[in-house]
Amino acid sequence: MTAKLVLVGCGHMGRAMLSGWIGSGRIAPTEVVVVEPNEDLRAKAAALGCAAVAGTEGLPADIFPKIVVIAVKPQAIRDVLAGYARFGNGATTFVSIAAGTSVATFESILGEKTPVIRCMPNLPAAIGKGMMVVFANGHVSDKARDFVAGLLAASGEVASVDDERLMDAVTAVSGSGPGYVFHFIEALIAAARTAGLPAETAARLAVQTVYGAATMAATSSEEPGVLRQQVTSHKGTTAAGLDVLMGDEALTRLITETVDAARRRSIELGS
Ligand SMILES: NC(=O)C1=CN([C@@H]2O[C@H](COP(=O)(O)OP(=O)(O)OC[C@H]3O[C@@H](n4cnc5c(N)ncnc54)[C@H](OP(=O)(O)O)[C@@H]3O)[C@@H](O)[C@H]2O)C=CC1
Ligand SMILES: O=C(O)[C@@H]1CCC=N1
Repeated sequence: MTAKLVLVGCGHMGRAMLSGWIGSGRIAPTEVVVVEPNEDLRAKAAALGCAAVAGTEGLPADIFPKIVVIAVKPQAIRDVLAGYARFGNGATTFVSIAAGTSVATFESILGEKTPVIRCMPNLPAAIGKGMMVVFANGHVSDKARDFVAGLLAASGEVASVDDERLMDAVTAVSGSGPGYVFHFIEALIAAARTAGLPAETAARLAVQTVYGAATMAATSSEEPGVLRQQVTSHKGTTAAGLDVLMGDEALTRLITETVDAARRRSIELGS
């Protein structure tokens, strides 16, 4: 069978990436088979033009995929992987987006010569603005690495790390990061409401402010700290606000604790 890619799990992140791959034309939907127990999610995969089956028993007996992407929860990985062991130790490259789960776990279940790429994406991959960070084991061929890098580039920016242990920090920063930013937006909306703005205006101001500032930080040649200073008039309103956020390094300490908690959870999920 000619399927190039099997996507295992088509939930939030799996579907976000799948739509990017197909939308960019980097892979044809007819080259993808999705394995997903949830009927509604299978229907969404089918709407993209992919074959969708409920479990491994639905895969064609003669299928020999180039790539198997594992996009299930870390807690389910060990059980799920057993069903794909027949593709291990061979020409199929496994790509895992699961938090915490190490290459060694994949090798122990699929065979120690199995090509494995860990990738930590983030949710903005759904709109082509993701941050994907990869770590590959020594069995991944240059050809497979290039093919996967091309697929991932459809979802946003791609970076790599040489030390797998850094994937826990990556997960805590860019993998979980959109969650922190969404909460910051929620908090800014709540504060805007407290300051008297109507709900719709509060939401519009908060979202556009974060969007505009993030776009400026991404495109400006200036460091974020310099941009911050450009907003901050001497003895003005921003200075008054930043005294609260930056006093005693309040926000830096909170974000450092936040990232550390997520990093420690990533380590736990992998053990
Ligand atoms: N959400 C995010 O922003 C990010 C998530 N990740 C990683 O992506 C992975 C998936 O997370 P997320 O998409 O949020 O989770 P979801 O729960 O949304 O998606 C996982 C999907 O896998 C399905 N599934 C369960 N068992 C199997 C199986 N045996 N075969 C095929 N599919 C199965 C689940 O179905 P059911 O619900 O019926 O069990 C579910 O639809 C996780 O490992 C997470 O660490 C990484 C970066 C960011
Ligand atoms: O919350 C999680 O565990 C996953 C991994 C990174 C983002 N979501």
